[in-house]
Amino acid sequence: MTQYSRVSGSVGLITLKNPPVNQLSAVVRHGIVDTVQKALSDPKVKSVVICGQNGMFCGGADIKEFQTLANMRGPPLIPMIHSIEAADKPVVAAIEGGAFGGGLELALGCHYRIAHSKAKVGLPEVTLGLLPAAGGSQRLPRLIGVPAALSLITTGRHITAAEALQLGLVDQVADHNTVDAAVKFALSVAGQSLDARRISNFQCPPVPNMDALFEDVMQKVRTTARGAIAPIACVQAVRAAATLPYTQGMQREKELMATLFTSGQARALQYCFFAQRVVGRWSMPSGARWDTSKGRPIHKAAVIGLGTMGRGITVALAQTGLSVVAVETQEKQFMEAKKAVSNMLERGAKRSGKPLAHGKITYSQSLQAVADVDLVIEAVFEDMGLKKKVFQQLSAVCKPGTFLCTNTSTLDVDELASQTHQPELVVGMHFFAPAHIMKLLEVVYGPRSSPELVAVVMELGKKMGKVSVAVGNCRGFVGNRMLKPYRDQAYFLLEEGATPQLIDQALEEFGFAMGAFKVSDLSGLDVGWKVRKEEGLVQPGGGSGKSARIRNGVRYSPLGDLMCEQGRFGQKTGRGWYQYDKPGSRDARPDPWMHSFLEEYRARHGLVARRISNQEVLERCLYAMINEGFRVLEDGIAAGPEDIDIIYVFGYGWPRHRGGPMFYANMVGLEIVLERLEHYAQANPDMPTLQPCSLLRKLVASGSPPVNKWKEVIKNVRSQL
Ligand SMILES: CC(C)(COP(=O)(O)OP(=O)(O)OC[C@H]1O[C@@H](n2cnc3c(N)ncnc32)[C@H](O)[C@@H]1OP(=O)(O)O)[C@@H](O)C(=O)NCCC(=O)NCCSC(=O)/C=C/CCCCCCCCCCCCC(=O)O
Repeated sequence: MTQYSRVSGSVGLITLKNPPVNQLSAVVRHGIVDTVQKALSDPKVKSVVICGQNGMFCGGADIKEFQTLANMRGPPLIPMIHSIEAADKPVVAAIEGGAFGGGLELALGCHYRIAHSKAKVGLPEVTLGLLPAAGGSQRLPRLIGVPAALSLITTGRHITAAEALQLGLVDQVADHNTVDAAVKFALSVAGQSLDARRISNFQCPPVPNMDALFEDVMQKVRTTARGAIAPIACVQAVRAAATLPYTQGMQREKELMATLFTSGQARALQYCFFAQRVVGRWSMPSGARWDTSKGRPIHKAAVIGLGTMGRGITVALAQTGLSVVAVETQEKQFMEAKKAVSNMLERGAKRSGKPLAHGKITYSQSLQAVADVDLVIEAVFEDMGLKKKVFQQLSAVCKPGTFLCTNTSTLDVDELASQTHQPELVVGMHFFAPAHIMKLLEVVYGPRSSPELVAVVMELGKKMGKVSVAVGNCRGFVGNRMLKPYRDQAYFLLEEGATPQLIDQALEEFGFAMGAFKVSDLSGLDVGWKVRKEEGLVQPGGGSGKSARIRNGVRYSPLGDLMCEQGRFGQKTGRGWYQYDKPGSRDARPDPWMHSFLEEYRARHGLVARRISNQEVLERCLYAMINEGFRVLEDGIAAGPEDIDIIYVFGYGWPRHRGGPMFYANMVGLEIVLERLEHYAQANPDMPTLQPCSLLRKLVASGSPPVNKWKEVIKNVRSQL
């Protein structure tokens, strides 16, 4: 909807009204076309202001309309914006809240832009697998220059009004009522010539060494895009702006958009946009939900244990403005942590331009210091015995009603809850390292966890800038549980003839930030080794005979254990699945030692190496992971496929342009995933993780519905269990 009125005698005021973000749905575009026409034909109107209701200018095109071309009805954006630019009365955009994508393109078609000091602007189309194809890729470089436009368009980042003013993207910044300021401004420019205000008439400001600049940017974009096509199209579109007349540039923008618009990557990225919002609307198997469960305010929090994770969590909490009590009982670690936290806060303040959060932290070496806090996050070493002791102490020390959270990546949250007087006030908070940077937070509830606590922790996660996903309690929760079969398959493929670099290359070409073996070197092989030893899986020397590669009747690869026995713990020791210049170095190089190690291993176990294709790597690793994802859904550990996908995109380096593992399965075709799993399960009867999950079979039998319809099938499956 669009509302029109005449204000201050001669200003036509057009207000976009389309909650929640005044997105440019067909009805809004109709409204703009009609009201602009009305204002231009009214002789009493000398100038026009366009604004949005509820403190938001415009969130851009309606992304929901992009699902199919058939949805794209109503007046198209490009001619609508052209007619505004061509108007013979000045049109001023009054930007409150934000102007994004098509919203900013609309503002760029106006002759002047006035933004509120708290407003943000940006062209985030690239994050949706698109480019700013309503003239944005052609107008922005003409207005602010090629380098700045490339930076905004290829990253999609939102910038502040102050930065926009500095770039010349907006003409004025208002501290108070932006619409009033815009109306005043519109009155002042009424009747003035508009020749110099129509951006499409501008030449791009000249850039020295333009070819070199574009080559350089293209190179960088190709490296960071990890296979995403939209950033590359964005560079090509800006290049057209820099080298072609406007009309030809627009034609190029259109052609490039046509290649993106119906692509699988655009589908995947737009799915991620909505999935991220779906996971915020959490629910628990008990029926408790985000909209019916109320949290309570947290004023003071505590972190127990100031190792790597505890330090990051302390920083993340302090940056939200909370008072934090940071506790570490070991003297040496205590002193080191204080310094490290202070450095991290300083770096954070520099990065964000926000004030330092130092004063908000008090340090203590005694657990008694947490007696009056509202919420505790325990982050001691990943050891059940130790954590149990801490929880018993916390239960005795803390005031009644204190929320107790454990930062754990695999341990049983219910077992820890049972150590306390109020088990309903215990949840897991699975942070990812570095905890003050990584966006993902798994919030792990048990059958007794109170919805109030889940609401509190989900909200706290949001304040810390995390994407929080509520999940049930099981070994490894969602992320690490699904990672296990993926890693296992990578090990089995090594035994069968692959190399770490072959497997990693296939996964990186798929789009992962790092392959399975590089990740293992980064996080340290000794971490998993310790867990496997505790579980009684490790046999010194890898064991011998038939039992060496079987545990509890299931295929097991002792390769990781053998590596650890040789002191090859990964980056920290300078040797792992790869070799490094020195301990701590990150530059992974293939190690010829690995070749003889694997040959010897295969010979010892009577294995004959065969050629492994990239396709087999992807199918075995990814489908095993996806199959576990179906089990996670069947068990009710994740509320829906969106939760799994967001966990993988934000926590595990899954390429966003492939939408997450469950979305990817749907893109490949569930019947194909099922058929390939059946094939591999038949060839490897000792790998039960390859046996297709019954939910996958049910979905295929139900005609492979789209991801957003899976919940209905899942509900049926769960009710039959
Ligand atoms: C920053 C925000 C705007 C606000 O953030 P916040 O306050 O935190 O709120 P959210 O929770 O994010 O959102 C609130 C709800 O609003 C929904 N929402 C938000 N934005 C949109 C939107 N743009 N469309 C629809 N819905 C939107 C959101 O889902 C929430 O809903 P719910 O509560 O969960 O139900 C933040 O929301 C944000 O960042 N939004 C996205 C901004 C953005 O990315 N904008 C760009 C959109 S794309 C665009 O504008 C493109 C323009 C160019 C179009 C050119 C068209 C040409 C078509 C050519 C086709 C060629 C094909 C040829 C083929 C052939 O011919 O063969």
